[in-house]
Amino acid sequence: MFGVLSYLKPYAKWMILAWGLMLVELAVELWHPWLMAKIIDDGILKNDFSVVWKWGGIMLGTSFIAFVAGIANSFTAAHVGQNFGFALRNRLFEKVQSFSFSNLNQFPTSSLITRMTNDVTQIQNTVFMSLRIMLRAPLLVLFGTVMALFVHFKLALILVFTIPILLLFLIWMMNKGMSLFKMVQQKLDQVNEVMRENLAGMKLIKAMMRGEHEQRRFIKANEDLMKRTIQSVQIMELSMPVLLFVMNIGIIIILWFGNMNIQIGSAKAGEVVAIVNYATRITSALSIFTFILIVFSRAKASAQRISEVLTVNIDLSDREEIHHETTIKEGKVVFEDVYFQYPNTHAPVLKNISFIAHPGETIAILGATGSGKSSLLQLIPQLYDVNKGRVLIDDIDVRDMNQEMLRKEIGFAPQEVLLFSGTVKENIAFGKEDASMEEIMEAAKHAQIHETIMKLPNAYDTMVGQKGVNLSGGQKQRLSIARALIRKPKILLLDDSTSALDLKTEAGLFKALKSYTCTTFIVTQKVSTAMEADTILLLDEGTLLAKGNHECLLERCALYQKIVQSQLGNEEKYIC
Ligand SMILES: Nc1ncnc2c1ncn2[C@@H]1O[C@H](COP(=O)(O)OP(=O)(O)OP(=O)(O)O)[C@@H](O)[C@H]1O
Repeated sequence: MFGVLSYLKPYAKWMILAWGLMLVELAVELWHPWLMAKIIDDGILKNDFSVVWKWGGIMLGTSFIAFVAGIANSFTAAHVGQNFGFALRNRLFEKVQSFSFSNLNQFPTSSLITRMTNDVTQIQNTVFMSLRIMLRAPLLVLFGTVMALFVHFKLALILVFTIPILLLFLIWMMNKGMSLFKMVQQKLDQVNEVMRENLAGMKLIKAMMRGEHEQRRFIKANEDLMKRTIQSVQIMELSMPVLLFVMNIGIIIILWFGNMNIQIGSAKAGEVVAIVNYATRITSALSIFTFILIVFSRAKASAQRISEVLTVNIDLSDREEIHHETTIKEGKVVFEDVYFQYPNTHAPVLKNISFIAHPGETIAILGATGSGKSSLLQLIPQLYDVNKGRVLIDDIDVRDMNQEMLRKEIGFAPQEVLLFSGTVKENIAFGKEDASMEEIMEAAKHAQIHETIMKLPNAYDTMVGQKGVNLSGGQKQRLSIARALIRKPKILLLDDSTSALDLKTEAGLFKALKSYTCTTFIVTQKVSTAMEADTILLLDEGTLLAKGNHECLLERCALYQKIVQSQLGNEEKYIC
């Protein structure tokens, strides 16, 4: 909780101002019952209206001061709360941006979204309340009791014995509430997760008629959330009746003893009224305190969840001691005896992989599904670290390179194409922020998508994504390739990016790629694609079964022969 609250430091002056204003309000509130006693005992009971006017006027004046201080306090608290939330959300987003893939695996996407939105809002509200009422309530309980003791010591002792009983009850409730609210946030994560999966997979769900199943899944998650929320709210709601019951008994005792003391002349009517007034104010402060505890319990659970994200160890950050500021010059890629295993898994998905890709060469990575093709590709931009061996670019270990420098020179078209909401132009320019229109069009032409774009309603200014046109799988793939090409990379990584392209388009793409002086890695399951490459890496269950060009593998590798035969038949032209 305190780690998260350190983001309040820049607003320390505002917070002090807010608390100062709150203290003005509190002082007035504590003074009023005492004034009331004076008006009753020295004014009303003695028929001295000048006393009533004097102290009544002071009460009115101080009420106005408290009113102004209250408004100023609200504005200041809102300023601090909103700015704190803004800073915390930004910091969380920045941290998530620096996450490695294994870091991302630790948190479900929906949970990260809940933490960045709902959890931050919970803490933001708590900050607002802490400046507005959180400190005020306990201070009112404390100083209200002290003032009551000053007014009439013996009668106020009843309050002194009642309040600790209530406080113990409230602390018990807070402990109980904490664990329940943590569970509520987890259930909220689950509802978000089901919702996210449902929206992302809507086409599949409709095509496979799984709507009812999804509905049931959502109802279940939603029901869990409702049950936990009811449980947590119920325990907190219990506080109010208990509080009022105990305090009302206390007030009755005060009135009873007060009456006895008035009869024997050891108390005045005004003093009894003042003590009852303090008791009522303390009860209302305690009830606010209960509400604060509810908010605080939720905020504490939220702060823990946010801290988990903020304190996570980024396992792929640049090494501090070595920083080669050099950029990739040639694009030579070497794998030296590489072993790689995903975090939290038990077996390596890549074993003993060694090869050299010379600058400008095209390397095809071929293999059955799950053989480790994408995993191999992801090691080049150091999206993951190897467990054993080395990945070298221009003879430098990627772990010794500045990640930004490394990735700046790599064009990557991932297997799952992601288009951002925006225009076609913006989506291509995502690969190079300051790209000119000529560069965008050139990349699109080379990626064989220019003509398709020109047929769209607003050509390059057509919106894509939810609010724009929907592109076909192949068109999306080509946009993604254009995005990778626009930065004229030294190393180009195409992860199954040509799977939806027809042979003619693919041939056009490969021809265009020849004008780029980059080392190109193409992950594919198609022999027709692989055979165009200078070198084919044939993967089988994470091991490099064979490497060489098409002719070489055809001659030496039985598995490759089988794949060729199954995909292309016995056509003479493929066999040397
Ligand atoms: N993030 C991950 N965490 C744990 N295991 C993973 C992860 N991604 C992939 N794997 C596992 O690693 C193995 C290799 O996966 P990879 O995606 O590299 O294969 P692939 O050859 O590219 O498959 P495909 O052709 O189907 O895309 C698979 O067994 C897969 O289950």
